[in-house]
Amino acid sequence: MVDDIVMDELDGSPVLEAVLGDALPALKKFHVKLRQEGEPRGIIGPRDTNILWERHILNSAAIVPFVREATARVGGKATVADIGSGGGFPGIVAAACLPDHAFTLIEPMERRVEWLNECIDLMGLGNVRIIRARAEEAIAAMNPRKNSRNRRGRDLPRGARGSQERDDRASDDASMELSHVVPVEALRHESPFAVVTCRAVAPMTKLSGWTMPLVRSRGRLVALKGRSAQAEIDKAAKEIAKVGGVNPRVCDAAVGPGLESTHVVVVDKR
Ligand SMILES: C[S@@+](CC[C@H](N)C(=O)[O-])C[C@H]1O[C@@H](n2cnc3c(N)ncnc32)[C@H](O)[C@@H]1O
Repeated sequence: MVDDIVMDELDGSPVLEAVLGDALPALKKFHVKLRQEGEPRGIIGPRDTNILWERHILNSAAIVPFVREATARVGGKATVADIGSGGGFPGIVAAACLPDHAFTLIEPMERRVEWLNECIDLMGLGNVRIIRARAEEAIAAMNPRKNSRNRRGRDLPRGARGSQERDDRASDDASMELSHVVPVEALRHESPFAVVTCRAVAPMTKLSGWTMPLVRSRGRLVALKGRSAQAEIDKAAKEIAKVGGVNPRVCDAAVGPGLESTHVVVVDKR
């Protein structure tokens, strides 16, 4: 437990209301939980406790205008998949800010899935579900025909073989009784997402293959990235094109008045 005296630099700041608006009450609950349980549960680092608003919550919220623009452009159902959500960044934060969007958090680690499930309950989010899987498994589930060789169990990531391992995971989830978790197989009957988001999951060379196959035609990848963003997309040009990505670009993303902006990599799907 973190001592109650530890404050966050932005506690009580008008910046929070200005950026987060109606999502602020739910995100205050999330902030308290992060402050009290985040470090002992391995969700945040020890030096993050008093800068949670800026480093994690406002930083995640910086993707919101990009997601809104992308779903408006593509039309239809505003569906968003957040890959490697970890403690809920950016997925939980963006879902609180965009209650009219349907979020799917794709995260393989059991203890992080438990955390995410608790956060959804605590914050009263009605627009979020969790799939405990790696991105490669989600892709295989969503494109069963493209992965027809999978039937023989070849070329699939470990854990995506419809084998005993899958059954074990399903029963793990059942025993955890996590009410917001759905099996990865649910994706078999669904269309790709309008938008895929992520932060701090992998370099673009790898990330393009883990995300773009989950994006529908004319949809977008919106990835929070550090200073290396441009170098990453330059290096990954071939990989991005191979999975139907076009016009990869780095955009400056405002975090809040008076705060340093961040970078977002945006890639359109052909
Ligand atoms: C460094 S953490 C970042 C977590 C969170 N996005 C954040 O910014 O705080 C990377 C996360 O990606 C998840 N991850 C790793 N490989 C993955 C994969 N192949 N598919 C989906 N998630 C993955 C890990 O379990 C972990 O939660």
